[in-house]
Amino acid sequence: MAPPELVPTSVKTAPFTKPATLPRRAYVTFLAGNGDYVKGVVGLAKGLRKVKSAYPLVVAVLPDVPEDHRRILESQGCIVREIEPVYPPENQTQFAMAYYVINYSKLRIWEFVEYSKMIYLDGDIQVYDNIDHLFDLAEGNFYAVMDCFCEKTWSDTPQYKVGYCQQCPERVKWPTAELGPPPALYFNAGMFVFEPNLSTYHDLLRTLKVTTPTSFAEQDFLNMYFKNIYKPIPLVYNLVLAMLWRHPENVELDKVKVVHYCATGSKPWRYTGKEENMQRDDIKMLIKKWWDIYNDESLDYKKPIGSAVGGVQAEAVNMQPFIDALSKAAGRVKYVTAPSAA
Ligand SMILES: O=c1ccn([C@@H]2O[C@H](COP(=O)(O)OP(=O)(O)O)[C@@H](O)[C@H]2O)c(=O)[nH]1
Ligand SMILES: OC[C@H]1O[C@H](O[C@@H]2[C@@H](O)[C@H](O)[C@@H](O)[C@H](O)[C@@H]2O)[C@H](O)[C@@H](O)[C@H]1O
Ligand SMILES: [Mn+2]
Repeated sequence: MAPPELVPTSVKTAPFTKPATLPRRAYVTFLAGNGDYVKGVVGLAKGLRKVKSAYPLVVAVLPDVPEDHRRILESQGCIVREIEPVYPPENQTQFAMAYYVINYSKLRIWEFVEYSKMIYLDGDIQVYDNIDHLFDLAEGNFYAVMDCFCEKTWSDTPQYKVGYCQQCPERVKWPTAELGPPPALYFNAGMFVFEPNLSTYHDLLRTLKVTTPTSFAEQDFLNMYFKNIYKPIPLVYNLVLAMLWRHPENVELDKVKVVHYCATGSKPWRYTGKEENMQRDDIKMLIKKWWDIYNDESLDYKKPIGSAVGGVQAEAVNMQPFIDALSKAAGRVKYVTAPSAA
């Protein structure tokens, strides 16, 4: 659990009281390709509904997301917005994962200025407790949870080579004599609270053009760009699964609100249990927890009667009993039909 001084004072604990007209806020995620990440986004949409979030989920989709996947997301109450890809400058970088190159496209969400504040969530994240209160965090900052440097995916970095991790800075001290000051606090870019803003958006793209890509792609870039306004928030808002075996002393699993299925082999919709750490009881429990929501039909979106697009969900009245009664009486009732056009 992050030390109290890291918890922003403005994180309200009072129950969220819904104002008459909701301020322009939304959750946003990112979807690329025609593969199975769409399942992650459907799960996320249902999870946010289960915790009764007051705000919609916007899905920024790349052009390669097929129509049928977009329809599925709209049928789950998502607001689907197509974005153009963003590519890093020509480079010889070995990304930690080759597909990370498409993750720069996340930067497009700074253009969604119809919203005053947004919470970005990766498609491989699930929300198990309401986190709407994060929208009340003070303006002008960038909020996210600190990452961990201990997984093999970090093996090319100086932190990993000296065995340093910001999650336990006392275990192996940063060798300032040899390497200078320790790295700035570094966040995981699978979840963050931000304010869309056109000048920030254009500056992000301008800066990207002159920034050499590094192994964690847009995550490294966002950490560099927002370094001066980054404010860490507690780990309960983005449990990077590796924390369970790398820093169990920092994790109180029953208090975790948001789980990030980013460890190798932990994407629930692809889970086989074969990879390292995937046979742990806590991992199996979290995988089941994800599937319980994904398979729960009561969490499917029920389009409010008369509404055109996804929004705050109203329980649609179940018309079946009326239709059954009407069909029973059908024999005695002559339906009034509209006069034929002819
Ligand atoms: O083929 C892909 C790969 C990634 N993503 C999106 O990009 C995010 C970041 O990728 P990922 O979560 O796999 O990275 P990790 O957090 O595991 O490093 C995903 O959560 C998805 O929202 C996607 O839609 N399709
Ligand atoms: O494109 C870079 C990605 O970098 C991050 O994932 C990493 C990071 O969490 C490491 O710390 C873990 O070791 C690793 O497993 C995991 O994939 C973000 O979650 C993702 O949204 C995206 O920004
Ligand atoms: Mn992720």
